[in-house]
Amino acid sequence: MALDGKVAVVTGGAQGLGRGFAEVLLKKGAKVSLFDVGEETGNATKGAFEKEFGPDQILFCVCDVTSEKQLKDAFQRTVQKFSGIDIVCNNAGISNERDWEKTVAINLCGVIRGTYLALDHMKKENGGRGGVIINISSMAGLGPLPASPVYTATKHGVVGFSRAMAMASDAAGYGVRINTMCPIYVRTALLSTAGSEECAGEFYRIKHVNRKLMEFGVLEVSDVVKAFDNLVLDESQNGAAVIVKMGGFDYVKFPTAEDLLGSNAP
Ligand SMILES: NC(=O)c1ccc[n+]([C@@H]2O[C@H](COP(=O)([O-])OP(=O)(O)OC[C@H]3O[C@@H](n4cnc5c(N)ncnc54)[C@H](O)[C@@H]3O)[C@@H](O)[C@H]2O)c1
Ligand SMILES: CCCCC[C@H](O)/C=C/C=C\C/C=C\C/C=C\CCCC(=O)O
Repeated sequence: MALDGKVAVVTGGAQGLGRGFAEVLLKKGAKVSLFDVGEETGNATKGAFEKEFGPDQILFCVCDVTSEKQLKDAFQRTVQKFSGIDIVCNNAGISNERDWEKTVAINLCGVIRGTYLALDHMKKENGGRGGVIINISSMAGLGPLPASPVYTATKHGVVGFSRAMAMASDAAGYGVRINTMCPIYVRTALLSTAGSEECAGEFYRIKHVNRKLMEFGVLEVSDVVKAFDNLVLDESQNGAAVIVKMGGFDYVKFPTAEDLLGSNAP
């Protein structure tokens, strides 16, 4: 997929990974709509991007992905400004075990809602152009992060939902690929606050377990952006989960029905 002239949405695009994804899309000629609850950071990012890429390439919508209305309105504003949508990255996420329902609402419900609304605009049966949706999970979507059980659940949920929706999209002929990214730790604001008592709640006391897992290494945003760019462009991938780790990225191999059911597999 060539990116020049394409229209992209990035949730949680004001900072961190989302900002990095938006920047690479803009560099390659796409128009980008940032959805973020952080008004000040979002406006600052929009201003910086306007300086570099010009005023017509970027839109910022103040939007909380837990609100159906705000998310619907933000998609509508994007379509009105740019005409259609080709790429959606559901990236907004938090790590808060104390307010675990908020973590579920943003990390899982926000991704589900963002995927359904994206499909409304992108699927061919509605007159859309097709395209690609990339949902941001984590390595905690593939294995357990003991001090963050609800975060782990939401990220496993993102992988399962995206894989099922990818098959549904293919079967229904939507023309939309749906893939997931699962990075190890990345140096962003989320990582620096996640282990705090405020966020980890009662699991604060066992945060040393997360520290141990940090021996996997800590990526820079640019490492994850490279894998994102590859996944957006690779039209052969649908239902894939990409693990991003020190030294590069790989496609995750999931067990087949035969692996799971043995001789009972159909
Ligand atoms: N940093 C890591 O180690 C790491 C590793 C793997 C996956 N991830 C995932 O990557 C994604 C981005 O995380 P990050 O590290 O860049 O974090 P970050 O905190 O730097 O950025 C997250 C952005 O999401 C926005 N946001 C939060 N709640 C929102 C809401 N309700 N509606 C809209 N926007 C909202 C924030 O305002 C912020 O701009 C998350 O889904 C996170 O779980 C992060
Ligand atoms: C909540 C902390 C901040 C965000 C974390 C983030 O999304 C990244 C996590 C990266 C790696 C750790 C995640 C899961 C561990 C997976 C497998 C561990 C297997 C343990 C073992 O059996 O050895």
